[in-house]
Amino acid sequence: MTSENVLTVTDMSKTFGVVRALKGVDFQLRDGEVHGLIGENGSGKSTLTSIIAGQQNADRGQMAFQGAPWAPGSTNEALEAGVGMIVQESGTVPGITVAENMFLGASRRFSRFGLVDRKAMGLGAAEALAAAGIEGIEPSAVAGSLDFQARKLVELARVMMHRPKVVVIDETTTALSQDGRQTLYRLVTEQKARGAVVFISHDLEEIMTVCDRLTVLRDGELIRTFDKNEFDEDAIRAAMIGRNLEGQYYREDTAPSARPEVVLAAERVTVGAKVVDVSLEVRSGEIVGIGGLSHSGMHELGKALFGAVRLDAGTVTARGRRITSEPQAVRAAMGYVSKDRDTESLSLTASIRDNIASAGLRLIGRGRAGLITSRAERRYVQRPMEQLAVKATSSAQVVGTLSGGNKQKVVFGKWIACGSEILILDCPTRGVDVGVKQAMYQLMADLKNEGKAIVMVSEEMTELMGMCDRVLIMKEGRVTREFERSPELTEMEIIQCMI
Ligand SMILES: Nc1ncnc2c1ncn2[C@@H]1O[C@H](COP(=O)(O)OP(=O)(O)OP(=O)(O)O)[C@@H](O)[C@H]1O
Repeated sequence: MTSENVLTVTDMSKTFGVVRALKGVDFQLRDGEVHGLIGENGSGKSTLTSIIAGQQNADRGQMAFQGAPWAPGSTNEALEAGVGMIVQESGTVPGITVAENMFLGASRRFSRFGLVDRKAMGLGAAEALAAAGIEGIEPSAVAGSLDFQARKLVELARVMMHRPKVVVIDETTTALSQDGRQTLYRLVTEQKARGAVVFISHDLEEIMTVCDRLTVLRDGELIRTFDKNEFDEDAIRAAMIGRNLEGQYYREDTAPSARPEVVLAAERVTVGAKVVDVSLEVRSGEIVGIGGLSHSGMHELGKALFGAVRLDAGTVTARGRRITSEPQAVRAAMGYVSKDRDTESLSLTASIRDNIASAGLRLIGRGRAGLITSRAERRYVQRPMEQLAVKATSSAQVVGTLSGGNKQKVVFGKWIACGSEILILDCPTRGVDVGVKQAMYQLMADLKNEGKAIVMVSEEMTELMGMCDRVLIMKEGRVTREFERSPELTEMEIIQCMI
């Protein structure tokens, strides 16, 4: 590895209203390295990298890329010049095809007599996908019809196609399942040979394995950069949160437990070829985990349980009611956290307060005219915001301007606040930092103890093992295995029956 800097950031600051997202950050990226960025939700990681990749401008500071001043005007301009970014949320445009997404802003390349040669564009996209080792995605498919993982892979292929010198990967691993992760790691290794990678993750173990150096941000300040030989979990964690994390991470009890009453039942549920003939029962006070590879059908099963997709066969019953639509699910006191939070779980242009209150309008105290008073609404929203430590200027902040992890807290808070009896959580801890993860697990354990039922769909084997009474494994649309909670259960045992 050469130690030459390929990109430098000097004295960078960025403010949003009263929020100082970056405070005088100096950052150096060396050629040939994978440089990790870690820090609590809202510590400034995405702000720093989005400025590097041309998505927005800094208020103050300079950058240099390959020895020349660097001030890209847009992400496309940055990508053309050699700096690409995979964003934390969906980075594809839903209404157009995979091929059009891949050549967004570059369709001129396929222009013949003023028309776009779609066939050539499709071939170009297929080639780029194949070069990135990504299989099973049709260039002609509309991006919005693909699942979250497939859209992330399209984004990866799009960036890699430009053979950039620097690639920023913002909290992408948790959007991918085991198979997608292998593709990501392979591309990171290839990129390292060609240039450098900035790798954002909340998973300390992952970041310590993947990265050569690691920088910790806290409250917009660069706290410390660790060389590989200085990597030490406790020291990194202490730099991140300014204190040591204490207490239990997952549930403390090691045996399965639940109350006798079945509150959610799926009977022979089929959704196309994605979910095939699945039956399951969830009891009061039980956490049931669902694991599998990305195309196993686990995400669709979560949606089916919440009435969010039409069933081709079978029934879902929650607390004695048949569930065939989302409003029915909500009336049966169900809540659903989607993996794709930006499009399915949140209203990005509305405030935190409106988002959290939206599921609980019937519970909020009303004034004399029968209208919800803003005081009652504020009180209703305050509790989950505090419980989950949502980092925001106030509950009036627009959700679209929150950091990724804080958006996730808002979705979780919305369903907790309205007293959901049954929660369907699809990757609930995606993008949240370790401290908040611990708080979410504690909340889940408390909800279980209060007799609520939880279904947790997750790509993280450790959280499935750590939190669930039972874990069901799905493969090709069917539940193929069930594991009971046990301290002897190993990650390998579960993964082996997924593939
Ligand atoms: N467009 C914006 N308007 C207002 N505030 C913003 C905007 N973008 C970011 N912020 C604020 O800047 C701070 C830093 O956010 P940033 O997204 O950089 O954090 P992060 O470290 O990437 O967090 P996460 O791990 O949750 O993704 C947060 O307090 C966030 O709410």
